[in-house]
Amino acid sequence: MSEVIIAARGVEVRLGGTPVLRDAGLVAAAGEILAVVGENGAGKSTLLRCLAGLHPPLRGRIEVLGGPPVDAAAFWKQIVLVGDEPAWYPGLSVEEHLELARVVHRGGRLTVAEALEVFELGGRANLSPLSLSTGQRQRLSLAMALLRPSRLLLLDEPERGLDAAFRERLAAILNGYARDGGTVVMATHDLRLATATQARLVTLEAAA
Ligand SMILES: Nc1ncnc2c1ncn2[C@@H]1O[C@H](COP(=O)(O)OP(=O)(O)OP(=O)(O)O)[C@@H](O)[C@H]1O
Repeated sequence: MSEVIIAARGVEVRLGGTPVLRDAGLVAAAGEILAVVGENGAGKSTLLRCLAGLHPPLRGRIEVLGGPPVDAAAFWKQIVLVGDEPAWYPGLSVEEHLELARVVHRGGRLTVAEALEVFELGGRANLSPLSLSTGQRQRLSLAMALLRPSRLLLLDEPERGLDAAFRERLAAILNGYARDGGTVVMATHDLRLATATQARLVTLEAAA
């Protein structure tokens, strides 16, 4: 049996007094891809934030990489969360953002040149991220996430803004990450992406 990377059960979250997650849970092993699905407001993003240690649940038990998730440097060395668009550094180009990620995270799964090629950003390398289209910026966010070493990817609607061809490429990229032993948990509305990655589905239902 592969190493258990996430074990979460009985997770309960209330936001502003309203129940958002009730008895939610999932288990993910090394090398697995999970797709968290459910209607708008079902609590997918909230569950990802709980797994990332950014939101402590009211009840329930969450273990990530053998311990409770904590918003701390050692934890973030192994885990990447791609959610809302990050704040881009003023004055730095696409290529420089990738270089920064590589330097800060010491080494990486991809070189900057490989990341530019895989994420089809070569022709945009010298532009500011703010000059990119929505889908190109999402590709840069994903490139920065996949370039650095990690054991767990938490992706909130990674398909956001991506065209159909790049969604296929993303499936191949995530399959490669999982083949290398990484674990992916993605909240998604794209069942084709879930199918193409042979993801195990975890369905959330709105708690309220
Ligand atoms: N600060 C808050 N106060 C009250 N309710 C909140 C707050 N933040 C989020 N919620 C509610 O929590 C619920 C879950 O939100 P969440 O973003 O986790 O859903 P989701 O499944 O990711 O939705 P989507 O598919 O639209 O991205 C929503 O009904 C939302 O309105």
